[in-house]
Amino acid sequence: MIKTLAVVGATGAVGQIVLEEIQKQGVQYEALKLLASSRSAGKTVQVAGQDITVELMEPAAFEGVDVVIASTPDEVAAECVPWAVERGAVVVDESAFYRMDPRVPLVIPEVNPQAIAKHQGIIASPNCSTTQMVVALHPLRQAAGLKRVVVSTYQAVSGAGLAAQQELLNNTQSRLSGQTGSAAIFQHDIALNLIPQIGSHKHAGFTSEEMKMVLETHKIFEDDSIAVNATCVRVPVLIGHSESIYCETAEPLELEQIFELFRSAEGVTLIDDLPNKSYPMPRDCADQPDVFVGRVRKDLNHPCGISFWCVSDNLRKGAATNAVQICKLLSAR
Ligand SMILES: NC(=O)C1=CN([C@@H]2O[C@H](COP(=O)(O)OP(=O)(O)OC[C@H]3O[C@@H](n4cnc5c(N)ncnc54)[C@H](OP(=O)(O)O)[C@@H]3O)[C@@H](O)[C@H]2O)C=CC1
Ligand SMILES: N[C@@H](CC(=O)OP(=O)(O)O)C(=O)O
Repeated sequence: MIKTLAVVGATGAVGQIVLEEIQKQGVQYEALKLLASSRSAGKTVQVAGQDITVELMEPAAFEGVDVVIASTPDEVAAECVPWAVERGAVVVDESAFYRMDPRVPLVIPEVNPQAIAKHQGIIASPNCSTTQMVVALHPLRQAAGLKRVVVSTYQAVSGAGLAAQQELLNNTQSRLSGQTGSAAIFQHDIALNLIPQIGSHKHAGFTSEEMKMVLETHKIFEDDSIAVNATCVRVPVLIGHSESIYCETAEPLELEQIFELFRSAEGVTLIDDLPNKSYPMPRDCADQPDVFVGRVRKDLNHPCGISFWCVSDNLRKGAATNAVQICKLLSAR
Protein backbone atom coordinates (compact mmCIF):
# COMPACT_ATOMS: atom_id res chain seq x y z
CA MET A 1 0.00 0.00 0.00
CA ILE A 2 1.36 3.42 -1.00
CA LYS A 3 0.99 6.04 1.75
CA THR A 4 0.95 9.18 -0.41
CA LEU A 5 0.76 9.01 -4.18
CA ALA A 6 1.27 12.21 -6.18
CA VAL A 7 0.15 12.62 -9.79
CA VAL A 8 2.08 15.43 -11.44
CA GLY A 9 0.54 16.92 -14.59
CA ALA A 10 -2.83 15.57 -13.44
CA THR A 11 -4.70 18.02 -15.70
CA GLY A 12 -2.96 16.99 -18.94
CA ALA A 13 -3.94 14.52 -21.68
CA VAL A 14 -1.91 11.73 -20.08
CA GLY A 15 -2.43 12.82 -16.45
CA GLN A 16 -6.23 12.60 -16.73
CA ILE A 17 -5.94 9.01 -17.95
CA VAL A 18 -3.43 8.24 -15.18
CA LEU A 19 -6.18 9.13 -12.69
CA GLU A 20 -8.58 6.72 -14.43
CA GLU A 21 -5.98 3.94 -14.67
CA ILE A 22 -5.09 4.21 -10.97
CA GLN A 23 -8.69 3.30 -10.18
CA LYS A 24 -9.02 0.70 -12.97
CA GLN A 25 -5.81 -1.12 -12.03
CA GLY A 26 -6.69 -0.91 -8.31
CA VAL A 27 -3.58 0.93 -7.09
CA GLN A 28 -3.86 1.06 -3.30
CA TYR A 29 -2.96 4.34 -1.60
CA GLU A 30 -3.86 6.20 1.61
CA ALA A 31 -3.66 9.74 0.20
CA LEU A 32 -3.65 11.15 -3.34
CA LYS A 33 -2.14 14.53 -4.32
CA LEU A 34 -2.69 16.19 -7.69
CA LEU A 35 -0.05 18.67 -8.85
CA ALA A 36 0.15 21.00 -11.85
CA SER A 37 1.26 24.53 -12.75
CA SER A 38 -0.22 27.83 -11.54
CA ARG A 39 -2.58 27.63 -14.55
CA SER A 40 -4.48 24.76 -12.90
CA ALA A 41 -3.65 25.06 -9.19
CA GLY A 42 -6.89 25.57 -7.25
CA LYS A 43 -9.06 23.75 -9.81
CA THR A 44 -11.04 20.73 -8.64
CA VAL A 45 -10.76 17.31 -10.25
CA GLN A 46 -13.02 14.33 -9.48
CA VAL A 47 -11.22 11.08 -8.71
CA ALA A 48 -13.30 8.02 -7.79
CA GLY A 49 -16.24 10.28 -6.94
CA GLN A 50 -14.17 12.53 -4.68
CA ASP A 51 -13.32 16.18 -5.42
CA ILE A 52 -9.59 16.83 -5.11
CA THR A 53 -8.07 20.30 -5.41
CA VAL A 54 -5.07 20.58 -7.73
CA GLU A 55 -2.03 21.95 -5.88
CA LEU A 56 0.84 24.00 -7.23
CA MET A 57 3.85 21.87 -8.07
CA GLU A 58 6.76 23.24 -6.04
CA PRO A 59 9.53 21.48 -4.08
CA ALA A 60 7.60 21.47 -0.79
CA ALA A 61 4.63 19.75 -2.46
CA PHE A 62 6.68 16.51 -2.46
CA GLU A 63 7.21 16.41 1.33
CA GLY A 64 5.88 13.07 2.61
CA VAL A 65 5.17 11.71 -0.88
CA ASP A 66 6.22 8.06 -1.46
CA VAL A 67 5.44 7.50 -5.12
CA VAL A 68 5.01 10.00 -7.97
CA ILE A 69 3.59 9.46 -11.44
CA ALA A 70 4.77 12.44 -13.49
CA SER A 71 3.35 13.42 -16.90
CA THR A 72 4.78 16.83 -17.75
CA PRO A 73 6.82 18.29 -20.61
CA ASP A 74 10.51 17.28 -20.61
CA GLU A 75 11.84 20.59 -19.25
CA VAL A 76 9.38 20.47 -16.35
CA ALA A 77 10.37 16.87 -15.55
CA ALA A 78 14.03 17.91 -15.60
CA GLU A 79 13.31 20.36 -12.80
CA CYS A 80 10.66 18.66 -10.68
CA VAL A 81 11.68 14.98 -10.65
CA PRO A 82 14.83 15.69 -8.55
CA TRP A 83 12.66 17.63 -6.04
CA ALA A 84 10.67 14.45 -5.44
CA VAL A 85 13.65 12.06 -5.41
CA GLU A 86 15.58 14.28 -2.94
CA ARG A 87 12.60 13.97 -0.59
CA GLY A 88 12.63 10.16 -0.77
CA ALA A 89 9.95 9.48 -3.37
CA VAL A 90 10.19 7.01 -6.25
CA VAL A 91 9.15 8.66 -9.52
CA VAL A 92 7.60 6.96 -12.54
CA ASP A 93 8.26 9.54 -15.24
CA GLU A 94 6.44 9.67 -18.58
CA SER A 95 8.61 12.34 -20.16
CA ALA A 96 11.54 11.66 -22.48
CA PHE A 97 14.02 13.50 -20.25
CA TYR A 98 15.46 10.58 -18.21
CA ARG A 99 14.80 7.66 -20.57
CA MET A 100 18.32 7.22 -21.91
CA ASP A 101 20.07 7.92 -18.58
CA PRO A 102 21.97 4.68 -17.76
CA ARG A 103 20.90 4.99 -14.09
CA VAL A 104 17.22 5.01 -15.07
CA PRO A 105 15.39 1.78 -15.99
CA LEU A 106 13.13 2.15 -19.05
CA VAL A 107 10.31 -0.27 -18.37
CA ILE A 108 7.45 -2.01 -20.14
CA PRO A 109 6.01 -4.45 -17.56
CA GLU A 110 5.18 -7.15 -20.17
CA VAL A 111 8.71 -7.00 -21.58
CA ASN A 112 11.37 -6.10 -18.98
CA PRO A 113 9.81 -5.94 -15.48
CA GLN A 114 13.13 -7.14 -14.01
CA ALA A 115 14.74 -3.79 -14.93
CA ILE A 116 12.75 -2.07 -12.15
CA ALA A 117 14.97 -3.64 -9.49
CA LYS A 118 17.90 -1.42 -10.55
CA HIS A 119 16.12 1.90 -10.02
CA GLN A 120 17.76 4.71 -8.07
CA GLY A 121 14.61 6.76 -7.53
CA ILE A 122 13.48 7.24 -11.14
CA ILE A 123 11.83 4.75 -13.52
CA ALA A 124 11.02 5.97 -17.03
CA SER A 125 8.05 4.95 -19.16
CA PRO A 126 8.99 4.77 -22.86
CA ASN A 127 7.84 6.80 -25.85
CA CYS A 128 4.32 5.83 -26.97
CA SER A 129 5.25 4.67 -30.50
CA THR A 130 8.13 2.62 -29.11
CA THR A 131 6.03 0.97 -26.39
CA GLN A 132 3.38 -0.53 -28.66
CA MET A 133 5.99 -1.70 -31.19
CA VAL A 134 8.16 -3.35 -28.54
CA VAL A 135 5.16 -5.08 -26.88
CA ALA A 136 4.22 -6.56 -30.29
CA LEU A 137 7.79 -7.54 -31.25
CA HIS A 138 8.56 -9.13 -27.86
CA PRO A 139 6.88 -12.55 -28.46
CA LEU A 140 8.46 -12.84 -31.92
CA ARG A 141 11.90 -11.96 -30.52
CA GLN A 142 11.54 -14.44 -27.67
CA ALA A 143 10.62 -17.22 -30.12
CA ALA A 144 13.01 -16.53 -32.99
CA GLY A 145 15.34 -13.60 -32.22
CA LEU A 146 15.10 -10.19 -33.89
CA LYS A 147 17.51 -8.73 -36.46
CA ARG A 148 15.77 -5.87 -38.20
CA VAL A 149 12.69 -3.64 -37.92
CA VAL A 150 11.33 -1.17 -40.47
CA VAL A 151 8.40 0.82 -39.09
CA SER A 152 6.18 3.61 -40.40
CA THR A 153 3.91 5.27 -37.85
CA TYR A 154 0.54 6.97 -38.21
CA GLN A 155 0.39 8.97 -34.96
CA ALA A 156 -2.71 10.56 -33.48
CA VAL A 157 -2.69 14.25 -32.57
CA SER A 158 -3.27 13.48 -28.86
CA GLY A 159 0.40 12.41 -28.81
CA ALA A 160 1.13 16.12 -28.71
CA GLY A 161 -1.14 16.84 -25.72
CA LEU A 162 -4.60 18.23 -25.04
CA ALA A 163 -4.15 21.46 -26.99
CA ALA A 164 -3.23 19.47 -30.11
CA GLN A 165 -6.59 17.66 -30.10
CA GLN A 166 -8.35 21.03 -30.09
CA GLU A 167 -6.12 22.22 -32.96
CA LEU A 168 -7.24 19.25 -35.13
CA LEU A 169 -10.93 19.89 -34.33
CA ASN A 170 -10.70 23.68 -34.92
CA ASN A 171 -8.70 23.36 -38.14
CA THR A 172 -11.04 20.68 -39.50
CA GLN A 173 -14.04 22.94 -38.85
CA SER A 174 -12.21 25.77 -40.65
CA ARG A 175 -11.35 23.60 -43.66
CA LEU A 176 -14.91 22.30 -43.93
CA SER A 177 -16.20 25.85 -43.98
CA GLY A 178 -13.78 26.81 -46.74
CA GLN A 179 -11.21 28.61 -44.59
CA THR A 180 -7.59 27.73 -43.82
CA GLY A 181 -6.60 26.78 -40.27
CA SER A 182 -3.50 28.06 -38.51
CA ALA A 183 -0.83 25.75 -37.07
CA ALA A 184 0.23 26.49 -33.50
CA ILE A 185 1.16 23.05 -32.10
CA PHE A 186 2.03 21.30 -35.38
CA GLN A 187 4.45 22.41 -38.08
CA HIS A 188 1.58 22.66 -40.63
CA ASP A 189 -2.22 22.57 -40.67
CA ILE A 190 -3.05 18.95 -39.74
CA ALA A 191 -6.69 19.04 -40.90
CA LEU A 192 -7.32 16.59 -43.79
CA ASN A 193 -3.54 16.30 -44.03
CA LEU A 194 -0.49 14.20 -43.05
CA ILE A 195 2.74 15.65 -41.61
CA PRO A 196 5.88 13.51 -42.03
CA GLN A 197 7.61 15.15 -39.06
CA ILE A 198 7.22 14.35 -35.36
CA GLY A 199 9.75 16.15 -33.19
CA SER A 200 12.77 18.01 -34.48
CA HIS A 201 15.68 17.03 -36.74
CA LYS A 202 17.90 14.77 -34.67
CA HIS A 203 20.37 12.66 -36.64
CA ALA A 204 21.18 11.99 -40.30
CA GLY A 205 17.77 13.20 -41.50
CA PHE A 206 15.83 11.32 -38.82
CA THR A 207 13.56 13.16 -36.37
CA SER A 208 13.75 12.97 -32.57
CA GLU A 209 10.65 10.69 -32.52
CA GLU A 210 12.28 8.34 -35.07
CA MET A 211 15.53 8.20 -33.09
CA LYS A 212 13.57 7.49 -29.87
CA MET A 213 12.15 4.40 -31.60
CA VAL A 214 15.70 3.23 -32.38
CA LEU A 215 17.42 4.03 -29.09
CA GLU A 216 14.61 3.14 -26.68
CA THR A 217 14.04 -0.21 -28.44
CA HIS A 218 17.74 -1.02 -27.96
CA LYS A 219 17.62 -0.05 -24.28
CA ILE A 220 14.46 -2.04 -23.46
CA PHE A 221 15.62 -5.18 -25.32
CA GLU A 222 19.21 -4.64 -24.10
CA ASP A 223 20.38 -5.25 -27.66
CA ASP A 224 21.97 -2.47 -29.75
CA SER A 225 22.45 -4.83 -32.70
CA ILE A 226 18.77 -4.72 -33.78
CA ALA A 227 18.62 -2.59 -36.95
CA VAL A 228 15.63 -0.25 -36.44
CA ASN A 229 14.56 2.19 -39.15
CA ALA A 230 11.55 4.43 -38.40
CA THR A 231 9.48 6.99 -40.30
CA CYS A 232 7.04 8.86 -38.04
CA VAL A 233 4.00 10.61 -39.47
CA ARG A 234 1.29 12.68 -37.78
CA VAL A 235 -2.23 11.89 -39.01
CA PRO A 236 -5.59 13.61 -38.39
CA VAL A 237 -6.78 11.01 -35.84
CA LEU A 238 -7.64 12.02 -32.27
CA ILE A 239 -6.54 8.97 -30.28
CA GLY A 240 -4.59 5.82 -31.23
CA HIS A 241 -1.23 5.44 -32.91
CA SER A 242 -1.03 2.95 -35.81
CA GLU A 243 2.14 1.36 -37.14
CA SER A 244 3.06 -0.63 -40.23
CA ILE A 245 5.83 -2.91 -38.96
CA TYR A 246 8.16 -5.10 -41.02
CA CYS A 247 10.61 -7.22 -39.07
CA GLU A 248 13.14 -9.95 -39.70
CA THR A 249 13.64 -12.58 -37.05
CA ALA A 250 16.89 -14.55 -36.70
CA GLU A 251 15.11 -17.88 -37.35
CA PRO A 252 12.12 -18.42 -39.66
CA LEU A 253 8.63 -18.79 -38.15
CA GLU A 254 5.58 -20.39 -39.78
CA LEU A 255 2.55 -18.12 -40.21
CA GLU A 256 0.45 -20.21 -37.81
CA GLN A 257 3.26 -20.00 -35.20
CA ILE A 258 3.27 -16.20 -35.55
CA PHE A 259 -0.51 -16.05 -35.03
CA GLU A 260 -0.18 -18.28 -31.96
CA LEU A 261 2.62 -16.12 -30.53
CA PHE A 262 0.47 -12.98 -30.89
CA ARG A 263 -2.62 -14.78 -29.49
CA SER A 264 -0.82 -15.83 -26.35
CA ALA A 265 1.31 -12.70 -25.77
CA GLU A 266 0.60 -10.69 -22.65
CA GLY A 267 -0.95 -7.32 -23.49
CA VAL A 268 -1.53 -8.17 -27.16
CA THR A 269 -4.90 -8.69 -28.87
CA LEU A 270 -4.92 -10.22 -32.34
CA ILE A 271 -7.65 -9.08 -34.75
CA ASP A 272 -6.92 -10.58 -38.14
CA ASP A 273 -9.66 -11.58 -40.56
CA LEU A 274 -9.14 -9.71 -43.83
CA PRO A 275 -11.98 -11.43 -45.79
CA ASN A 276 -14.37 -10.19 -43.09
CA LYS A 277 -12.78 -6.70 -43.03
CA SER A 278 -11.56 -7.26 -39.49
CA TYR A 279 -8.32 -5.59 -38.36
CA PRO A 280 -7.37 -3.05 -35.69
CA MET A 281 -8.27 0.60 -36.32
CA PRO A 282 -7.51 3.52 -34.02
CA ARG A 283 -11.09 4.52 -33.26
CA ASP A 284 -11.93 0.97 -32.12
CA CYS A 285 -8.77 0.70 -30.01
CA ALA A 286 -9.18 4.01 -28.16
CA ASP A 287 -9.81 3.59 -24.41
CA GLN A 288 -8.48 0.00 -24.51
CA PRO A 289 -5.35 -0.97 -22.58
CA ASP A 290 -3.93 -3.48 -25.08
CA VAL A 291 -1.69 -3.39 -28.12
CA PHE A 292 -3.72 -4.60 -31.12
CA VAL A 293 -2.14 -6.55 -33.98
CA GLY A 294 -3.56 -7.56 -37.37
CA ARG A 295 -2.85 -7.92 -41.12
CA VAL A 296 -0.13 -10.45 -40.25
CA ARG A 297 1.78 -11.70 -43.31
CA LYS A 298 5.01 -13.52 -44.06
CA ASP A 299 7.35 -11.76 -46.49
CA LEU A 300 6.97 -13.40 -49.92
CA ASN A 301 10.70 -12.94 -50.58
CA HIS A 302 12.46 -13.47 -47.24
CA PRO A 303 11.99 -16.55 -45.01
CA CYS A 304 12.43 -14.51 -41.80
CA GLY A 305 10.44 -11.42 -42.88
CA ILE A 306 7.10 -10.63 -41.20
CA SER A 307 4.73 -7.69 -41.85
CA PHE A 308 1.95 -6.64 -39.52
CA TRP A 309 -0.23 -3.70 -38.51
CA CYS A 310 -0.22 -2.52 -34.90
CA VAL A 311 -2.56 -0.07 -33.16
CA SER A 312 -2.72 1.13 -29.57
CA ASP A 313 -4.19 3.98 -27.54
CA ASN A 314 -1.17 6.29 -27.17
CA LEU A 315 -2.57 7.83 -23.99
CA ARG A 316 -3.15 4.39 -22.40
CA LYS A 317 -0.54 1.68 -23.16
CA GLY A 318 1.59 4.39 -24.80
CA ALA A 319 1.67 6.39 -21.58
CA ALA A 320 -0.73 6.23 -18.59
CA THR A 321 -1.54 2.50 -18.53
CA ASN A 322 2.15 1.60 -18.75
CA ALA A 323 3.13 4.06 -16.01
CA VAL A 324 0.40 2.83 -13.66
CA GLN A 325 1.43 -0.81 -14.35
CA ILE A 326 4.98 0.17 -13.31
CA CYS A 327 3.57 1.80 -10.18
CA LYS A 328 1.71 -1.44 -9.35
CA LEU A 329 4.89 -3.49 -9.83
CA LEU A 330 6.71 -1.07 -7.52
CA SER A 331 4.11 -1.29 -4.78
CA ALA A 332 4.08 -5.11 -5.00
CA ARG A 333 7.84 -5.30 -4.26
N1 LIG B 1 0.37 12.24 -25.21
C1 LIG B 1 1.00 11.08 -25.40
O1 LIG B 1 0.57 10.23 -26.21
C2 LIG B 1 2.23 10.76 -24.66
C3 LIG B 1 2.84 11.70 -23.84
N2 LIG B 1 3.96 11.39 -23.17
C4 LIG B 1 4.65 12.37 -22.35
O2 LIG B 1 3.83 12.70 -21.21
C5 LIG B 1 4.09 14.05 -20.83
C6 LIG B 1 2.76 14.81 -20.74
O3 LIG B 1 2.17 14.85 -22.02
P1 LIG B 1 0.65 15.29 -22.26
O4 LIG B 1 -0.22 14.86 -21.15
O5 LIG B 1 0.35 14.84 -23.63
O6 LIG B 1 0.78 16.91 -22.22
P2 LIG B 1 -0.33 18.00 -21.87
O7 LIG B 1 0.19 19.25 -22.47
O8 LIG B 1 -1.68 17.55 -22.24
O9 LIG B 1 -0.26 18.11 -20.25
C7 LIG B 1 0.87 18.62 -19.59
C8 LIG B 1 0.65 18.57 -18.08
O10 LIG B 1 1.83 19.07 -17.45
C9 LIG B 1 1.48 20.14 -16.57
N3 LIG B 1 2.51 21.16 -16.57
C10 LIG B 1 3.01 21.86 -17.61
N4 LIG B 1 3.93 22.75 -17.19
C11 LIG B 1 4.01 22.61 -15.85
C12 LIG B 1 4.77 23.26 -14.82
N5 LIG B 1 5.63 24.23 -15.12
N6 LIG B 1 4.59 22.87 -13.55
C13 LIG B 1 3.71 21.89 -13.25
N7 LIG B 1 2.96 21.25 -14.15
C14 LIG B 1 3.11 21.61 -15.44
C15 LIG B 1 0.20 20.70 -17.15
O11 LIG B 1 -0.48 21.39 -16.12
P3 LIG B 1 -1.38 22.71 -16.37
O12 LIG B 1 -2.80 22.23 -16.46
O13 LIG B 1 -1.15 23.49 -15.14
O14 LIG B 1 -0.89 23.37 -17.62
C16 LIG B 1 -0.50 19.41 -17.59
O15 LIG B 1 -1.11 18.81 -16.46
C17 LIG B 1 5.06 14.62 -21.85
O16 LIG B 1 6.39 14.50 -21.39
C18 LIG B 1 4.87 13.72 -23.04
O17 LIG B 1 6.02 13.70 -23.84
C19 LIG B 1 4.49 10.11 -23.24
C20 LIG B 1 3.93 9.15 -24.01
C21 LIG B 1 2.77 9.42 -24.81
N1 LIG C 1 5.90 12.36 -29.37
C1 LIG C 1 4.76 11.51 -29.23
C2 LIG C 1 4.20 11.55 -27.84
C3 LIG C 1 5.19 11.88 -26.80
O1 LIG C 1 4.93 12.73 -26.00
O2 LIG C 1 6.32 11.23 -26.86
P1 LIG C 1 7.53 11.46 -25.84
O3 LIG C 1 7.01 11.17 -24.49
O4 LIG C 1 8.57 10.52 -26.30
O5 LIG C 1 7.97 12.90 -25.96
C4 LIG C 1 3.69 11.95 -30.19
O6 LIG C 1 3.65 13.12 -30.45
O7 LIG C 1 2.89 11.17 -30.61
